[in-house]
Amino acid sequence: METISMMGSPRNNSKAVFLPNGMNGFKEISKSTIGILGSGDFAKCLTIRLLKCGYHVVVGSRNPKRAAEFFPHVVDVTHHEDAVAKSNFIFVAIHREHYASLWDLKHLLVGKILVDVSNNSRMDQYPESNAEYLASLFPESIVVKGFNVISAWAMQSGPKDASRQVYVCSNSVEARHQVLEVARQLNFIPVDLGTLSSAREIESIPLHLFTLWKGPVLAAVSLSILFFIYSFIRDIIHPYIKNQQSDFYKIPIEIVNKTLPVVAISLLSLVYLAGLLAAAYQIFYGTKYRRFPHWLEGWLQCRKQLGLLSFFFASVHVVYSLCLPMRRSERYLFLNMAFQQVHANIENSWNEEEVWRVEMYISFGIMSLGLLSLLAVTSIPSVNSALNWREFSFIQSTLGYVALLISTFHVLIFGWKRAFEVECYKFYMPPTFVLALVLPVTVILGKIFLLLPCMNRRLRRIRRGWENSHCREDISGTAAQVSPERVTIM
Ligand SMILES: NC(=O)C1=CN([C@@H]2O[C@H](COP(=O)(O)OP(=O)(O)OC[C@H]3O[C@@H](n4cnc5c(N)ncnc54)[C@H](OP(=O)(O)O)[C@@H]3O)[C@@H](O)[C@H]2O)C=CC1
Ligand SMILES: [Cu+2]
Repeated sequence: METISMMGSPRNNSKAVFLPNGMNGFKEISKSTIGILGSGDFAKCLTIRLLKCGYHVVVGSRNPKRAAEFFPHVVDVTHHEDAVAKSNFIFVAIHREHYASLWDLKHLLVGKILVDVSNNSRMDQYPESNAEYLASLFPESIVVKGFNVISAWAMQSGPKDASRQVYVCSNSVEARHQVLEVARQLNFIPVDLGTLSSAREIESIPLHLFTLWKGPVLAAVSLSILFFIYSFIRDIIHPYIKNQQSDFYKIPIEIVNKTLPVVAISLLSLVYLAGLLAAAYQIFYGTKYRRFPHWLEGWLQCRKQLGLLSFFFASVHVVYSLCLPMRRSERYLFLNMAFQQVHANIENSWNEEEVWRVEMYISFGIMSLGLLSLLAVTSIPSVNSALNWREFSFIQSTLGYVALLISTFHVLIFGWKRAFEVECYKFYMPPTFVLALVLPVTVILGKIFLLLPCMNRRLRRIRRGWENSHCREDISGTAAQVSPERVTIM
């Protein structure tokens, strides 16, 4: 079966034999023939998948002779009328703009299932969804929306290494179930989205471009720029102006490596700050049946992305830190220091306090990276689904806070000595690590506040719906609201 290749494989090259793979269970469709209108990329790839899964396929084309060249020989490539007559289950694999050209087939399509797989090139391109448009053209057929989120490539390569969910909707429950079953047989994960009014939503899915990533990426980029400029001014420009000391060599590694952990810890704090704000909101209004403001809802929904970005920044910080001793500047500084020590006749420069500080600093750094990796791994859907709700919440919430606490110690230990060095400019430009601690310390204090017995009890009552449940009227769709209890970075 693996010899079947797609996208322009000429008919004669296809020596594969297509055998029904002994499918159990769903007899109705596996025995019948599936029709496909159109012979483009999607039609070809869909045909291959259907054949691999044991279906018989008939393809309808305006020019069957030419189209047949591109399909395996077992496929019946014929005229539209013929294809429609041979099948009760038809994929419409042509673009919406050409739907009207199927008008002549109207009488042949009565009572048949038409699966609309089409996509648009931009959001809100047409007043109604493509599926609803198709249904309006053929009111006596049963239109089902589905498979549009699967690219031709994913259809061909199989769901192993591509996205697996197929969203399906239709006004006919029966037809919907048949399409769900075909999706299942093709090894996809069907998701039933109800009536045809969901078609618009399904059609918008492939048009999203990193929707949930925009905010977190913007936050990460802004924080990076902010902290980079700050460290640059403070650690390079200021000494240069004040003492004519040229430290510009620090820009590529030291300043970057100062920015990375600050951004990582700030992003991790933002993950948990959203949950805290949601809790504060609920406590303030005394109910969970009240919608969060839009900005908070958006923030809650992109916590996984914030967490993953934090993990990314922390990992890059680790690589940078490991490479610090490789620098030439480091070697010169080391040699100079050794020389000065010899010059000053100091035999042993061991500083117990310094030693402990750095040992602790590195240890906390490794621990926080370990915990962040754990949070990132458990956010992978396949790992995530192997955990029950309590395990998931323990890792994402409890261990997440532990990770934040340990990273805070890591940053604090790194800078605590400098915190006591008093120089006048340090009052109006505190060291970068002090700014790095603003968000995590706020979050940790906020969490401690919520853990106070009186607050904790109040929040629990609210979340169980015991308090002010008369406010239920103003929820309208609270189910869609992200539970702030689910403090996740997945
Ligand atoms: N390609 C992809 O990755 C995906 C595509 N889709 C959807 O699948 C549908 C087909 O896409 P794709 O295969 O890529 O498109 P193609 O342009 O490759 O193929 C479209 C097919 O439609 C038929 N066609 C073209 N013009 C007309 C017309 N005027 N009247 C009737 N039939 C016509 C042609 O078949 P013939 O000449 O044999 O009649 C043509 O092969 C689209 O709605 C698309 O949005 C959905 C998900 C992914
Ligand atoms: Cu560090």
